[in-house]
Amino acid sequence: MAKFRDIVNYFRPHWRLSVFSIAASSLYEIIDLVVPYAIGQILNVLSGQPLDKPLQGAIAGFSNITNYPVNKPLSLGVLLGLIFIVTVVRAPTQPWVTSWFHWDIALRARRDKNQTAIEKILTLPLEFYDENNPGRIAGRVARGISNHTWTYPEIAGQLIPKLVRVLAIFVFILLIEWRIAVLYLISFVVILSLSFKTLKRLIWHESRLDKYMEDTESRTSELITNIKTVKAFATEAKELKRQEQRLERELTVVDYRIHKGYVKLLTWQKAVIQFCVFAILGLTLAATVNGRISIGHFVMTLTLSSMAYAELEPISTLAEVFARRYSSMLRFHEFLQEPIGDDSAGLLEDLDQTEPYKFTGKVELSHVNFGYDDKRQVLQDINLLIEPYQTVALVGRSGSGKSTLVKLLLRYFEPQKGQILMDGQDIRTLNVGKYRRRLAIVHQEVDVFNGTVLDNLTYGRPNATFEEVQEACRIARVDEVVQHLPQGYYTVVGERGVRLSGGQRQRLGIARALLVEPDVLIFDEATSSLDYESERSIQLAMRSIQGTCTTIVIAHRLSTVREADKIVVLDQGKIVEVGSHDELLRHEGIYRRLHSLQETGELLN
Ligand SMILES: Nc1ncnc2c1ncn2[C@@H]1O[C@H](COP(=O)(O)OP(=O)(O)OP(=O)(O)O)[C@@H](O)[C@H]1O
Repeated sequence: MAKFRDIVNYFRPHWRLSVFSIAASSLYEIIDLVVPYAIGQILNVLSGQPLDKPLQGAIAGFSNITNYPVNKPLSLGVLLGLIFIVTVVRAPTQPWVTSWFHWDIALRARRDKNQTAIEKILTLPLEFYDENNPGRIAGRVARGISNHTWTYPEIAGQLIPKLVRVLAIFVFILLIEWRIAVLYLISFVVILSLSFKTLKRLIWHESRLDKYMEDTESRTSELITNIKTVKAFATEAKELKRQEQRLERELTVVDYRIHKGYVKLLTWQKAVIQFCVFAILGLTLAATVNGRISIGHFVMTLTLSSMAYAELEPISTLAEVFARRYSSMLRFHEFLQEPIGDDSAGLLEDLDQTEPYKFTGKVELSHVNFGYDDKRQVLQDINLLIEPYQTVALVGRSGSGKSTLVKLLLRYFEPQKGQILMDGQDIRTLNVGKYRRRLAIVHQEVDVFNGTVLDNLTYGRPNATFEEVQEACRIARVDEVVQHLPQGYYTVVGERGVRLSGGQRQRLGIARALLVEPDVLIFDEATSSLDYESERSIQLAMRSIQGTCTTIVIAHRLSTVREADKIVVLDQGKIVEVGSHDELLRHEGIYRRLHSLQETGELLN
């Protein structure tokens, strides 16, 4: 659970500068009070009343230095000089000593935390992405960081210095007349504590609103990702209505609960403040009439207390803005606190500086059990030995656990029981990044990054030579695709470039995988979305790879796996058959049934 402390810690690396700039801003707020004080003293000079003792001392000192007699003009001159320093001389220095640092800290923290968020995104386990869609994650990060950035200068540069000013005014008034100071203190404590109570309730509504907003954003992002399905089913109106309902729900909370709450808060605050100003006026007037304070102190007390009460509104607005942002800032910290896998930290090491692993490609799964949750075992007691350079096919009905087995091999998840060995070493004991670099996978859906074809091909091995790229492209038949692209290998593809077809992307994925010269190459239904001709060419590519590294092929189309050294049939998370194509056909089992179904198109039970 994220806490207020996490928001403070966000700026911790800059604490020295932060303390300095907050202290400087607060000092400027106090220095400002010299003006009404000096005006009060000018009134005393003009009305023939004595100046305050410290000021009398200062004027006498000044008279000694300048040899100028202590009289009205000297006193007025010193007071005017004081006002000049506080207003005219101070003005150009303030922005540099205060605003500059407040924004400097906020902007540096933004850069650092963006980096932390990216590190988090790169190291979070896959399960997190199964449960949270990109819109939700991106929204949470963007809103969290921008709210921290805006909040810091407001709190450090305004809220805290303003509170210090209010406190300083209290001290000034206390020195003049304690009875007025007591009324002043009570009114502030009452107003601030009641406001705080209301804000706490509003923060609760804000956190509800934040959750609702995330839901809306998440759905909008899904709509963008799945727009083809939305269009195909013509559900635009339905989706719009659903989003309208969500937006309406947000409006109800933000308008009737939150906004109305703030307006109510302001209403009673204003009423109480005006009442207090009036009470202070009465008390100060009484003190002046009774001769307890001078005219100068009368004017000064009224001016200072009005200044303090005038600060209550901006203080309240700043607190309100902070409250509005509070829950989204906490949600950002909750995101940063999401647990990463035990081994994920190693993923950010610069692996290019370390000696890479090299395996023969012997893979052994021993009594492996796995479930995504406690309720259901997806893989049960899997025992499988894959010898170096063998080609092994994983087949079975949909949902039988083929992809899960590969995910365990890639260490996206860890088995709850049993172990997976690579060349006899438990893969959990290996550096995860270095280990994964020796494996390559071609998914059914190949990700294409925005960039040139060449950038995409060399994604896993940026220093590959052009000849190596061409060779991989020849094997994967990408060369045929590249020939027809306007700038060949330098054609921009992806988001802002040429759109590649599913089959073209798959070939690109295969060439990309081949380029890293993996010890274990995995095809996850890599040929399933290809036309017959492309499938044949991929099969030929696979045949030419066969024997050069350990190859694991997940396939629905059994024609792709005919030539595998070993076919492993999975059913409901268990290995039920193992053998070559011919051996399995001789056996009256699932493989034979699947095979005859695909050959004849007949449905067998
Ligand atoms: N991230 C996940 N969280 C929870 N359950 C999952 C997850 N991924 C897969 N499953 C479940 O695990 C079981 C095995 O899924 P898996 O994807 O491994 O099967 P498969 O044999 O590869 O299926 P297909 O051939 O359809 O791709 C399925 O019942 C599926 O619902």
